[in-house]
Parts: sequence; C-alpha cells; structure tokens
Amino acid sequence: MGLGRPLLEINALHTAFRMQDRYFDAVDDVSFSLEKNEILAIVGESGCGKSTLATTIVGLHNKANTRISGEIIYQNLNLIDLNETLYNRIRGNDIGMIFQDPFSALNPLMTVGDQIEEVLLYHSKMTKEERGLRVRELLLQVKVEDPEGTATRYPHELTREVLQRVGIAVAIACDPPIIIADEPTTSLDATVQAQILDLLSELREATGAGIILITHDLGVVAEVADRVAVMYAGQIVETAGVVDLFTDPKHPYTRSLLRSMPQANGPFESASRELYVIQGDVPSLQQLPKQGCRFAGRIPWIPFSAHEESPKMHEISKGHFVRCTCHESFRFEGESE
Ligand SMILES: Nc1ncnc2c1ncn2[C@@H]1O[C@H](COP(=O)(O)OP(=O)(O)OP(=O)(O)O)[C@@H](O)[C@H]1O
Repeated sequence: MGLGRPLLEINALHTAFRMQDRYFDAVDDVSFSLEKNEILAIVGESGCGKSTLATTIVGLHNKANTRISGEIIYQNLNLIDLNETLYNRIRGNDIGMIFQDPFSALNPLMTVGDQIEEVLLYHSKMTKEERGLRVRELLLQVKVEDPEGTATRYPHELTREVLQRVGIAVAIACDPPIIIADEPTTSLDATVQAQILDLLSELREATGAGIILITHDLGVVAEVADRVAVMYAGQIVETAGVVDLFTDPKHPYTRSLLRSMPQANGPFESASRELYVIQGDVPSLQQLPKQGCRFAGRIPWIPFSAHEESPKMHEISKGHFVRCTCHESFRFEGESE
C-alpha cells in the first residue's frame, strides 16, 4: 500500500445490471475510502444498492450481465481490472465477507470445520495439523461453545446464531485486512445481535481490520460504527463521523431515516416522539430520475428550485459531506422554520 493511502479507496464506482438489453445503475458514482482499524457503516433502506456495492467490492458479479466501471483501489491495484484467478486470491485472503444468511452462505454437504479449513487450504501453506489447530482457534475466537464438537457438525445441525459465528470464522480465517459484513445481524434475535456486534468490534480491536458494515438499521450503526455513509437510490447522499451524523444530520433522507428509527431515544437522542413514515418507496432502477435530486419525489413539499440539477457532494464541515443543496432549506411537513 502506498504511504498514507487508505486501506481501500473507491472512486466513481458504477455497477449496472442488464435488463432487456439496457443497463441500469444499481450503484451510481459511489466514492468513499476505508481506513485500517475503522468500522464504516453503509446504511439505507432496502433496494438502495448496499448489497450490490458489497458484492461488487468482492467481485461476485457475472460480467455477462453486469457492467462495472470506476476504481476499487487496494494495494495499488484496481480490483475491477482483475481476472477471476487473481480475484480468487484476494477474496478470502485480503477481503473476508460475512453474509446476512449464514445458512445459505455455507455448504450443506460439508461439516463447518471442513468449510473453515477449506479457506486455509486454498490460501495458506499450513499443514493439515496446523489447519486443524487454526479451525479450533477461530471457533474459540468467534465464541462458539465446544469448538471441537461444533467443527464436526453440518450446517443443518446448528442454530442460526452458531452458523453466523461460523460464517464469521470463515471470513476471518486468513486474517483479512478488510472485512465486509452485509446485514450480519438481521436474521438474529436482539441479544444475539448485540453479541455479534460486540464480536465485530473485538475483531477490529484484535486485528486492526477495516470493516464495512452494511445495514438498514441505524441502531446497529450507533452501536459500532466510526463513520457512516448513507446510501439512497444507488448513491451516497451523506457521509460523516457517527456522532456528527446522529447529532447533526443534514440530508433530508438521513433526517427522515433518523426520524423513522424505532427507538428515538438511542445513544444520540434524548427526546422520544412519534415514528415518522417516509412517503413513497425507493424508486426501482428503471424509474430512477436521470437528473436532479433522487430524493425529491419523496419530499414533494420542498420546491424543485431547492434541489441541484446535478447534485454533488459538498463538504459542509471537516469530514462531513452532503449531496445536493436541498438540505439547506429542508424541513419536515408542519415543522416551523
Ligand atoms: N441481479 C440483479 N439484476 C437486476 N437488478 C438487481 C439485481 N440485484 C439487485 N438489483 C436491483 O438493484 C437495486 C439495489 O439492490 P440491492 O440488493 O443492492 O439493495 P440493498 O440496499 O442491498 O437492499 P436489500 O437490503 O433489500 O438487499 C434494487 O433496485 C434491486 O432490485
């Protein structure tokens, strides 16, 4: 890595899916960087492009029907230029991915111990004995009870909680400097959610990895993130440090998401009030407006003149960026100026 360069740098990334011979951008001009030892949360409603962004970074798209452009710079390489063989070396070794549904991410026909060992077999020169020891060490690290017994089990014999811990062990087997966790706690109950988030924080402490945490849940963000990128309709609309984002949110979308948070008195808010409902839906890829602020249709009481024609990211304070100028005059319906 070049001196002073972030761990991962994403510049003007576009991921477009082909539908009936036309390409539609699910990730549209996304730029951000990830530093060592930080947890960057990417937050947004379902359909905003978060998973597409994650799977683009780990190179999981089929080039036959997906068009990717821009830069994903890791160790002076643009990952989007890599062929499958080279990407396979990076995936698992340099970038570990934790999926939302551990059951479908694991092979039902292999014991979980063998699945963790498979990653080591592919990426390391460890002997069989060393791999066995490492599997045990990893299962201990992710706090699975009875690591030896668990290693011999098949996925269907384990609970979701244990499976997600195994999924994390697979992702961190080779000590990757980058971990991408896509909704890692969504399918788990609240107590386990908190434990898995603690585990991610501990991993970051122990390894100094940079973690991209994808979630629709601002409670999760408040719990563990250092920095946040808010994504809407394929674009990042606001990035800020976590305290800044919760105490001084700017973009109307961020403010609306915060207002619709189930527990309004989370760590950064004191007053509770009625939950807010954001009008309408995230537009489908075919319905994305070609020009103007993509959130305009969901805040129709704000005049079009308040939006930029081609919204750009503006740095409004150090490290706090907002897309479009509409935040300057935005207020909720019925809210006094
Ligand atoms: N393979 C695909 N082909 C066509 N469109 C797709 C494909 N995958 C995703 N999309 C579309 O891309 C947009 C972004 O989807 P994506 O799954 O990345 O969003 P998300 O924010 O991760 O939502 P969720 O949390 O529901 O997964 C959506 O409009 C979705 O319908």
